[in-house]
Amino acid sequence: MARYAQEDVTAAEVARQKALYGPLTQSIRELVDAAIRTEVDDDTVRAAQAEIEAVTARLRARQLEGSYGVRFTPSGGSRAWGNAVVGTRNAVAPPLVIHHEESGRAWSDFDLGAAYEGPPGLVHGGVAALVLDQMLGEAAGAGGKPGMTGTLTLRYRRATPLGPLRAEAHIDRVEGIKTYAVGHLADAEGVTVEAEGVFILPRWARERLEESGFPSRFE
Ligand SMILES: CCCCCCCC/C=C\CCCCCCCC(=O)SCCNC(=O)CCNC(=O)[C@H](O)C(C)(C)COP(=O)(O)OP(=O)(O)OC[C@H]1O[C@@H](n2cnc3c(N)ncnc32)[C@H](O)[C@@H]1OP(=O)(O)O
Repeated sequence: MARYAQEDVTAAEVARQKALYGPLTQSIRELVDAAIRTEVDDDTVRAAQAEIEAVTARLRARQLEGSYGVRFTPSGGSRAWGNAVVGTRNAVAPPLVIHHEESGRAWSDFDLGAAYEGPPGLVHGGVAALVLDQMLGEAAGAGGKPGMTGTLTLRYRRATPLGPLRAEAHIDRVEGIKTYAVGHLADAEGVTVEAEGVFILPRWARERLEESGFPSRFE
């Protein structure tokens, strides 16, 4: 089963893989968008399907047994390349490039296209929750106290349009193993969704991190 794993990999190898898989993932994102919006004729759709299935079979020739997991590198970074929000190798992820400050502030500028639609032309409420869960979680982690989402509360103040968006989060307060974070999603006109959440370092992680220290840098 995929887990948190320590991986013996050089920074150059991480960079090589990022240069290889990043563009592959971006091509798949474009495929998803093209499939939603294409208006070509039926035969072209069927031919495209056959080509896509052939490509999928090629990639499946050698696979991981489960999901990607989170891999820590010797330099103290971590790779969450399968992550649904930030994963370098996950075409479902928009992806968000999240910037962190040690104070526990995190922010990201990103673009959500047709694949993230809920109401017409608007971001799906669950996608807004997905993004804000990650943002608040990363703010908690950047402040040195990572955790699993215990409770996440959202207030959808007004509809979020598809297109360029910004998400921000920061730590509100820390109470022992619980970090309370707040944040929002915004378009050019201002805040659309507000969020607050509590992130709790699970018991198993408390024991493990006490021994090894926690890597907060992402590669
Ligand atoms: C995490 C490991 C760190 C490794 C490194 C990470 C690298 C990346 C770093 C950074 C980026 C992170 C980005 C992530 C963003 C996305 C996050 C997600 O989507 S997470 C998936 C969705 N969430 C779940 O699936 C949780 C499922 N629930 C649980 O696992 C447990 O219930 C959990 C962890 C919440 C608590 O587990 P317990 O084993 O520690 O439980 P007990 O000891 O009973 O509780 C501890 C304290 O927490 C309180 N507590 C528990 N749940 C609470 C809640 N919902 N609200 C408030 N307090 C709660 C309890 O009352 C207790 O408090 P008292 O010590 O008595 O004061």
